[in-house]
Amino acid sequence: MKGIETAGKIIGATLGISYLLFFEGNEMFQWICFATILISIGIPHGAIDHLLLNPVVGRKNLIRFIFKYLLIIAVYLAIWLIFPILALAAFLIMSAYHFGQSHFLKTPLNKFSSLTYISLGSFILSTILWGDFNYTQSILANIIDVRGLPQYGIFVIAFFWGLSATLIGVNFGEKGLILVLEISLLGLLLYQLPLLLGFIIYFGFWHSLPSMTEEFDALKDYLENQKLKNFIKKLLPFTSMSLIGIALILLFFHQMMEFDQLTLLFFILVSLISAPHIWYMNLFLEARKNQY
Ligand SMILES: CC1=C(/C=C/C(C)=C/C=C/C(C)=C/C=O)C(C)(C)CCC1
Repeated sequence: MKGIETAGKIIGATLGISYLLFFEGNEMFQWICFATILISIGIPHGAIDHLLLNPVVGRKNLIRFIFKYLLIIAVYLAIWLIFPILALAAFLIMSAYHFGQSHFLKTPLNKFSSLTYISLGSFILSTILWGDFNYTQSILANIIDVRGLPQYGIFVIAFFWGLSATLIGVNFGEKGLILVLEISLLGLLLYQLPLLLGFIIYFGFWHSLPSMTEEFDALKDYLENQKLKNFIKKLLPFTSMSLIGIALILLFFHQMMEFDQLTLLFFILVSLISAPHIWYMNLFLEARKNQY
């Protein structure tokens, strides 16, 4: 499984570097990468949350699970509609935690784990968002005015880099140097890339693929022969429902909204399915941590 993760990271880095060297400004390149990675890895990695804690979930438990999942989505949607800035802040914080957490799947932290996740996730998110601040700002303009923030980017990034490097050092000592080097190079790359390309390369190859290999590992004993095929089969129902749901909603609004507004709507939809996913994934990963 480690091989797949490494291969994914090499593909991600190659796509990013190829963009900078040969495809700078090419919208087609960005959209093809975005759609392919989102459909093949991004959305599927969250499509078997119902099996993570209970791989042979029965009908009754599945219904209960779906009810809880939809309840979290409904409450969070209400927060987006009534307090959009609060909802955005919550989305950024929980995403930072969730992204940070996926860097320590095989090497659990013993000290300050939540702070390390949030710090590392904030470092990654800030390189993505500040790396293409004009675009970030135009998307967020629909809910908040962030025009005064560009000059703070470098301090925020440096702060979270320093904090993350320190916390990695506290946990792993010299052995943490490789990870610090990896996140530093990754941060540099993400900072150079356009917003959506940087986001999807990170999301696909540093977050979703490692999470998915962990999910496969947890389920493989329940997958009988042709494990990979059966695993993909399990990913399909909720992946297709999410993709079709997102596509229909964007299609419905596409004539009433500007492109930036549609992009924001896309991320709000992603946040709605992410909120319960982050919750269940955290329960799954914390339970697994004790096995290492
Ligand atoms: C890129 C981007 C944003 C942040 C997106 C985030 C934070 C996504 C998180 C996704 C998760 C956590 C998926 C779950 O697996 C904003 C600020 C909304 C708008 C500008 C573009």
